[in-house]
Amino acid sequence: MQNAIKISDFQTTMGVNLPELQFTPLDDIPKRVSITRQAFLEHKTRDVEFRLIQLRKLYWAIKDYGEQIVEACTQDLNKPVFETETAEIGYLLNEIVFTTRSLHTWVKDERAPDIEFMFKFTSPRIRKDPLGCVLVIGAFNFPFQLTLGPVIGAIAAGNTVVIKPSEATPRSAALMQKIIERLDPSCYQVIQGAIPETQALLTERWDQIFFTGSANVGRIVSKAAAPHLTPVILELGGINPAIVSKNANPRLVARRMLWGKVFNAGQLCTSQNYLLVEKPLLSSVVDEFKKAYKEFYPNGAKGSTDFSRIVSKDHFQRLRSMLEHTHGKIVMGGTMDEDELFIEPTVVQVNSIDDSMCSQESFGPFIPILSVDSLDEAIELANGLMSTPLNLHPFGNKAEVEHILRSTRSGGASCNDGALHIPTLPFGGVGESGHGAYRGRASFDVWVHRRPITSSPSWLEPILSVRYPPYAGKLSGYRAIGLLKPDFDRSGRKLSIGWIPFILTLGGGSVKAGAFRGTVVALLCFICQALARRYPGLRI
Ligand SMILES: NC(=O)c1ccc[n+]([C@@H]2O[C@H](COP(=O)([O-])OP(=O)(O)OC[C@H]3O[C@@H](n4cnc5c(N)ncnc54)[C@H](O)[C@@H]3O)[C@@H](O)[C@H]2O)c1
Ligand SMILES: CC1=C(/C=C/C(C)=C/C=C/C(C)=C/C=C/C=C(C)/C=C/C=C(C)/C=C/C=C(\C)C=O)C(C)(C)CCC1
Repeated sequence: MQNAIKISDFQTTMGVNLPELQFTPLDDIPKRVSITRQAFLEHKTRDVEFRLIQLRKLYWAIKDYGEQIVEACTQDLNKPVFETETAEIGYLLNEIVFTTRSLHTWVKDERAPDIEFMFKFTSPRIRKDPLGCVLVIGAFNFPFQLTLGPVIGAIAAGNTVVIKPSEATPRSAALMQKIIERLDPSCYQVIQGAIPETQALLTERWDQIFFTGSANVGRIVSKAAAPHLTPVILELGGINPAIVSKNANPRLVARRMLWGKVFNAGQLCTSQNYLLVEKPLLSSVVDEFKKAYKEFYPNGAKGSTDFSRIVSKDHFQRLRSMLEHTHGKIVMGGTMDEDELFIEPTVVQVNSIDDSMCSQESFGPFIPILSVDSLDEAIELANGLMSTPLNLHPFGNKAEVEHILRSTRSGGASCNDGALHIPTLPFGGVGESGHGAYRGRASFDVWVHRRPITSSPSWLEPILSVRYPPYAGKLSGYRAIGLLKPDFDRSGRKLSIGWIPFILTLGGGSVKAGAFRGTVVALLCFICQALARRYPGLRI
C-alpha cells in the first residue's frame, strides 16, 4: 500500500520498528554480484554443514523478526495476522525445518538406475551439484514466502544467492534485507529496487534465475537470460478455471471458492479466476456464496481485520476497470473504496467467457460465474481461454473430476477445493503459467545439477578395450550383446515372449544372444571370484 518512492524513516506502529527501504545504487550491483560469484568459486557453500548453519540462522532470523513481519505485511497489504502467521512465517519456518531434517539424505549420491551389468563395475552414481551463483526475483502478494521460499532451496543445494524482493511491498522488502543480513554476507545478498535495478541484475551472468510474477515480466526475464544460456524457472500467474458439475455440493463450492478469493483479498495465484457452473446448480451456488460471505464476515469485509487490501493504486484501478466493463450482473458485493484500496468480495453473473471479468487474470476478490449446459461445454470454454493455467478446480463426483482432469492441462489441480496446495508437494506451472517446480523436496531438486559420475577401475580394461580401434571384427559382438531386442512389432503391438525363452535368453532377445550374454556374465563372475581370492582386501 506504500509507494516505493515515498518511504519514510523508521516507522512505529504498535511499538514495532520497521526498517526503511532503500534502493541499491545501480553502480553497486555488479560489485555485489561478483562477491557472491567469488564466494561460490571459492567453494564456500559446498560444505553441507555450512549450508545447514545458514538455514538454521535463517530460521531464527524469521522467528526473531516475527512481530516485524506481521507489521510489515499489515502496512504493505493490510494482511490479517492469521494469514501472515500461517502463509508467511509458519510456512517458511516449516519449510526450513523440513529441509534441514532432510538435507543429509537429499545430498547423498544416488545409485544410478537402469545400468547394464558390465557398467555396474564403474560405480555409476548421480551427484547433486549446486548450480552456482543464482538470482531470485520475488513477487508482492506473499512477499516473504514467495521470495525466501525459493531461497531456502537454493541455500540447501549449495548455491550463492542474490535476492530481489518486490518493491511493491516496501516494508517487507526492507525487512527481508535485515533477515538475510544475519547470514554469511559473502554468499547471500539482497538487491533492492524496481525496474532499473532488476534490469541491471538481468544483464549479469547467472547460473539460474528463479522468477515469480507476471507472464509479461517473465518474458523479459527469459529474453535477458538467453544470451548467457541461463536456465530460468518461471512461476507465473494464470486464468484458473473452476468447473462445477450439477452433482457438486453447492455449499462446499461456495465456501471453498470464497476462501480462495478472501485469502489475501484474492491476490493468490492458485485461486480460481472464474467459475463455469452447470445450469441446474447455478442459483443455489449464488445463494450459498451470499450465506458463506455472511458467515465469514458477519459485519462485512470492510470493517473486518480478516480481509487484506489491494497492494497498490495501479492494481486497484485495474480491478475497478474490470468491474466497470462487465456486461454481467453483480449478485453479491460490488463496493470499493480507493482511499483504503478496499474491494469487496464480489460475485458477478456473466453471460460470456469473453466478459472483462473472465478474460484476464483478476488477482483480486472477484468471483465471476458463467452458467453452462454441460461439463464438456465448460471444458471447451476453459481450454479456449487459457489452455495451461496454473491451477484448476474441478467440482463434482469422482468420474466427473477425472473426466475434467483428462480433458485439460494445468500446473496443478485442487479437486473439489479452492487454492489448496500442500506445502511439500512440487508446485509450478505449465506452458503459459511457467515452468519448473519447487517446494518440499522439489525446492532442493530445482537448484541442483544432477551430475552423472562413473569411475572406471583399471582391472576393467580388458573388457573396456572392446571400444578401441582397430574395430575389425567387433561389430558382430556388439550386435550380439550390445543391442536391446524390441518387445514390439512393426505395427506397435507389444510381443509377449513367454517364460521359457525369457529364462533361456536372460531377459529377452534370441536364444543365441541370451546364451552369449550368459557366458559373459559367468566369465565376469569367475574373474571377480579369482580376484577376490587372490587379493582378500580388494573391494569390487
Ligand atoms: N506462480 C506463482 O507462484 C505466482 C505467485 C505470485 C504471483 N504470481 C503472479 O504474479 C503476478 C503478480 O505479481 P507481481 O505484480 O509482483 O508481478 P510482476 O511481474 O509485476 O513483478 C514481479 C517482479 O518483477 C520485477 N519487475 C517488474 N517489472 C519488471 C521489468 N519490466 N523488468 C524487470 N523486472 C521487473 C518486480 O520488481 C518484481 O520483483 C500475477 O500474474 C500472479 O499470478 C505467480
Ligand atoms: C486440529 C487440532 C487443533 C487445531 C489446529 C488448528 C486450528 C490448525 C490450523 C491450521 C491452519 C489454519 C493452517 C493454515 C495454513 C496455511 C498455509 C500453509 C497457507 C499457505 C499458503 C500458500 C502456500 C500460498 C501460496 C500462494 C502462491 C504460491 C501464489 O500466490 C488444536 C490445536 C485446537 C487441538 C489439537 C488438534
